[in-house]
Parts: sequence; structure tokens; C-alpha cells
Amino acid sequence: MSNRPPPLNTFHLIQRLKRAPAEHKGNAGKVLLIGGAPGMAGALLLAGNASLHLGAGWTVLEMLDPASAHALPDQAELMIRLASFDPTEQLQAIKPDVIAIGPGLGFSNLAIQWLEASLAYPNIPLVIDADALHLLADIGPLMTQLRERNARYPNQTVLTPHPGEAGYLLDLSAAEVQERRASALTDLVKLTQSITVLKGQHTLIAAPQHDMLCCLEGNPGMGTGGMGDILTGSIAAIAAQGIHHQLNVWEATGLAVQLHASAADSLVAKKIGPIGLTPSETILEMRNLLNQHE
Ligand SMILES: NC(=O)C1=CN([C@@H]2O[C@H](COP(=O)(O)OP(=O)(O)OC[C@H]3O[C@@H](n4cnc5c(N)ncnc54)[C@H](O)[C@@H]3O)[C@@H](O)[C@H]2O)[C@@H](O)CC1
Ligand SMILES: Nc1ncnc2c1ncn2[C@@H]1O[C@H](COP(=O)(O)OP(=O)(O)O)[C@@H](O)[C@H]1O
Repeated sequence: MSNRPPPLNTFHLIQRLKRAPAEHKGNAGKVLLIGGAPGMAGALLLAGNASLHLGAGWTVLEMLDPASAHALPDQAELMIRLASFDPTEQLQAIKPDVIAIGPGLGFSNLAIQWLEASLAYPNIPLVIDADALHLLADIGPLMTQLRERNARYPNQTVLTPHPGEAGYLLDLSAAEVQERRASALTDLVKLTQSITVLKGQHTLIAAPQHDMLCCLEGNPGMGTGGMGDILTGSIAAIAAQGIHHQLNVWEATGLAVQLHASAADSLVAKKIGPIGLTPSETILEMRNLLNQHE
């Protein structure tokens, strides 16, 4: 207990996101989210909804599932495209300010090509989650590409493993990660050279250039499928606004983690959860907190 890292304390950063009267969507940034293979479109839609409600100027989804890419979205603000077989060309056409890849991505050749192209896309914040973390663990050249990206553009890439994904990267079980969360995170940072968020009760974040911090907020109501997907979209949206609002990727990541957990606590305090708390409700409460502190 006494060895717990210092607490995450980020809400003072919200002031920096305050919008000047003449600001426009270009100042809030363009987030590109990649994933949503057949059967898992919901994961990408949740990440997209989080990005939209946390303030990104544009949210574009590259959806791998053709049926979902062509369906009319509930949220018309989302720009949904069918992920093409030429990711490099597509990225050059979209010119994103931030990329997030992984929610519902799956493990197809197309998924691998999109991860390769995202890792190769230069010098913008990149968030890597869920199935993209499995691909990094499984395919050596992708891990090499990640390390090279971090050597070239430090502090731009964020990994968000839950204990299962952390274990997969480290060749441990989820239970073994949980037994030594702090040292597992240190190992992940060494392995990947990335800003890394080890999710679960008392989420930990660390980076090659930053000491470890611990999020004291959050509750077991967050144990609902999709809760991690909304964190991914939130980190991307805050990082995108950070580009014009002097918030670096480490700060954006910490703020998103704390907002996410605090929003869940705030909903539980209102008796909306812990039982049945949904990621969609949590997105709206994160937006409330962001605007309350602005
Ligand atoms: N609506 C949707 O379409 C959803 C799709 N999802 C996608 O489904 C795919 C599989 O992801 P999942 O994460 O569900 O499944 P995984 O098989 O990757 O991980 C689940 C396992 O991780 C371990 N684990 C996770 N959190 C833990 C914790 N806090 N403590 C201890 N162990 C823990 C457990 O062993 C658990 O069985 C991903 O692509 C994901 O994005 C999920 O995000 C859920 C929602
Ligand atoms: N008991 C808990 N206490 C605090 N936070 C939790 C708890 N259980 C889950 N969470 C949080 O909920 C989120 C779950 O993410 P993840 O497992 O990736 O979900 P999914 O893959 O379904 O989107 C993480 O941010 C994690 O920290």
C-alpha cells in the first residue's frame, strides 16, 4: 500500500481546453479511429461516440465490417468509411491529427495492414488498444516498428492494455499481471517504449520519460464490455484538442483516464450503477465533468 505510485491529479489541465470565441473544428482536431470488424462494430462506434462527445473537431471511423460501414449510424455526426485495402493511401487522404486503432479490429490481414500503416504514419498521437495489442505481441516486425516510431517520435504513442492484454504482451497470465501490476507496467514500458496505461482497478500509467501514476477513482460498475473502448476514443479526442491547446499526449492520456473513472464514480453516486452502468452513459458524464471544470 505504501508503495503505491502518486495519484493522478489532472483536472487543472481542463482549463487549457477552454475554447476561444473564434475557434473552429480545425482547432479541435481530426480523430481517425480504426476497428469494428464483423461482430464488433459496436466497439468502434463506442470509441467514436466518446471521441465526438469529448470534443474532437471531426471523428472519422474506418470500419472493417462492410455491413456496419454502410448502415446509417445512430450518431449522424460520425463519418463512417469502409476500411479500404490501401490504408497508407487512405491515411494520406484523410490527414488525421490523431489515430486510434484496435477496438473490435480483429486479426485479419486487413487489420494487420491498417496497424502497419498507422505505425508508419509520422509524428502524430497514436493510441493502440484491444486487438491491435494482440497483433503487436504476435507479429515481431510490428513491435519493432512500434519501438522505431517511439525512438523517432517520443511521447506520441499510447498503449491501453487491460490485464489480459498486458499478460499477452508479457507472456504472463492476467492473474500474474494483477499480482505485480506496477512491475508489469514497468516491463511493458521497457518492452514497448510507449506511454502505457495498465487498466483495471487503480489504473496505472507510465512512460519512458514519466514516472508512474495511479488513478484512485473508478469502481467495479466499469466492468462492462465497451468501457475500455470509450477510454480509447476519449484519449484520442483530448489529444486532438491538445495539439492547439498545449496539452501533450502524456497529459491528455492522464486526463482521459481520470475523467473516465471519475465519471463512473459520479454516476454511481447518483445511483446510476454500479449495476448496469453503461459505457454510453459514462461518455455523457465525462462530457459533463469536462464542461463543469472548464
Ligand atoms: N460492443 C462491442 O463490439 C465490443 C467489442 N469488444 C471487442 O472485443 C474484442 C475482445 O476484447 P475483450 O477485452 O472483451 O476480450 P479479451 O479476450 O481481449 O480480454 C478479456 C480477458 O482479459 C482479462 N481481463 C480484462 N480485464 C481484466 C481485469 N480488470 N482484471 C483481470 N483480468 C482482466 C480477463 O482474463 C478476461 O477474460 C476487442 O476487439 C474489443 O475491442 C469489447 O470492447 C466489448 C464491446
Ligand atoms: N473494478 C474496477 N475498478 C476500476 N476500474 C475498472 C474496474 N473494472 C474495470 N475498470 C475499468 O473499465 C475499463 C475496462 O476496459 P476494457 O477491459 O478494455 O473494456 P472493453 O475491452 O470491454 O472495452 C478500464 O478503463 C478499467 O480500468
